[in-house]
Amino acid sequence: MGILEKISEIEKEIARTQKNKATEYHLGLLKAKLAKYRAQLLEPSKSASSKGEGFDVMKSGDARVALIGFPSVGKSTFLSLMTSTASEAASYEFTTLTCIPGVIEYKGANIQLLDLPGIIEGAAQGKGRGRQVIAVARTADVVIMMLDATKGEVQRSLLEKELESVGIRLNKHKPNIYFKPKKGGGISFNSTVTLTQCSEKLVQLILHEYKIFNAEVLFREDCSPDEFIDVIVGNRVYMPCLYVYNKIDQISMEEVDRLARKPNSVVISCGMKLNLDYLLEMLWEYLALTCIYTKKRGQRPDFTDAIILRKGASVEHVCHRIHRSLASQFKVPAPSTAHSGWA
Ligand SMILES: Nc1nc2c(ncn2[C@@H]2O[C@H](COP(=O)(O)OP(=O)(O)OP(=O)(O)O)[C@@H](O)[C@H]2O)c(=O)[nH]1
Ligand SMILES: [K+]
Ligand SMILES: [Mg+2]
Repeated sequence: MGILEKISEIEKEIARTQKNKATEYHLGLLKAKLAKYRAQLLEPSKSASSKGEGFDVMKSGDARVALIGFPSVGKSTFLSLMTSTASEAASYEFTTLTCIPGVIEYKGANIQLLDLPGIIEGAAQGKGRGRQVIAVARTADVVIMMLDATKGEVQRSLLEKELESVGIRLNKHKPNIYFKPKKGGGISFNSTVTLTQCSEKLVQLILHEYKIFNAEVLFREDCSPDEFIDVIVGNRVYMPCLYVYNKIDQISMEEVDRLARKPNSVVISCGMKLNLDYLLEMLWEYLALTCIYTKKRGQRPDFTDAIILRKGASVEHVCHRIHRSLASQFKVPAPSTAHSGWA
């Protein structure tokens, strides 16, 4: 039996045990056991069996959004509000121990929303269930970083650091640098713009550090050394992130106003259901999904049934979604990029 199963067994037993003088000892023992298993699950090392347990959620729908945040900021409360899935919420930390998926239906799209355990400083090194949480975050199309509006900004920078350290880049685009390792010929360096942060010399030094002695490098953008390193190392993920400050019912209007003005930020209260519509609008924008409505000749389009596409999708993608063989029946090949109005 896995740890999660053991936990759920004990929780069930506690629930069905009547609370009275006679069961006091038994309940106490169950609670102690429960605490022990929970601690084991949140412990990094030994319990190898709990490695990915509870995190293997299938991707489904048109896009995936992961809820990342410290414990007890309101992630589960949010999931239960926005989807038909109920995720347990409580005032103690690490209420949520696994990945819990729900679906937001918006503009005809199904957006998979993932509730996750809280993460804490050191998550990337495996503290709490940090590693598993971060692994799920990597698979998302957008991260919602949920923050407690009553706590300081430090939580935001700590979380950013955790995600940074495992190669997740938030609200940044992939550096526009062409980089191709070669078999020989040394390092050829070029740039199409004036560089203020990197030079040919620095690029060479960095490449040597990575034991690369033959490569073609072309900067098409004034990138920093860190950005160049990201390109060499590869496997970085560039992801939009929406900072969501929850529990604004607990702070002053001035404070709400200050937080709301921060870039990429939305203020909400799950408790009082404040500003949730606006958050959905923002989320939609960050997901950059497009609805395409099909219509029959001479008829009005059916606005209840959209084809949902990602930014940059081509006409061929649309055809494929209607029928697999449609694109090949075109007299002229379908244009490879979509009409500019789509993307
Ligand atoms: N005042 C206030 N409390 C809230 C709000 N949203 C959630 N809470 C409370 O915050 C506590 C934690 O909520 P959860 O949803 O369990 O938080 P979580 O982020 O899922 O926590 P973990 O699963 O432990 O990481 C609960 O007691 C909620 O009732 C809000 O908008 N305002
Ligand atoms: K909690
Ligand atoms: Mg939770």
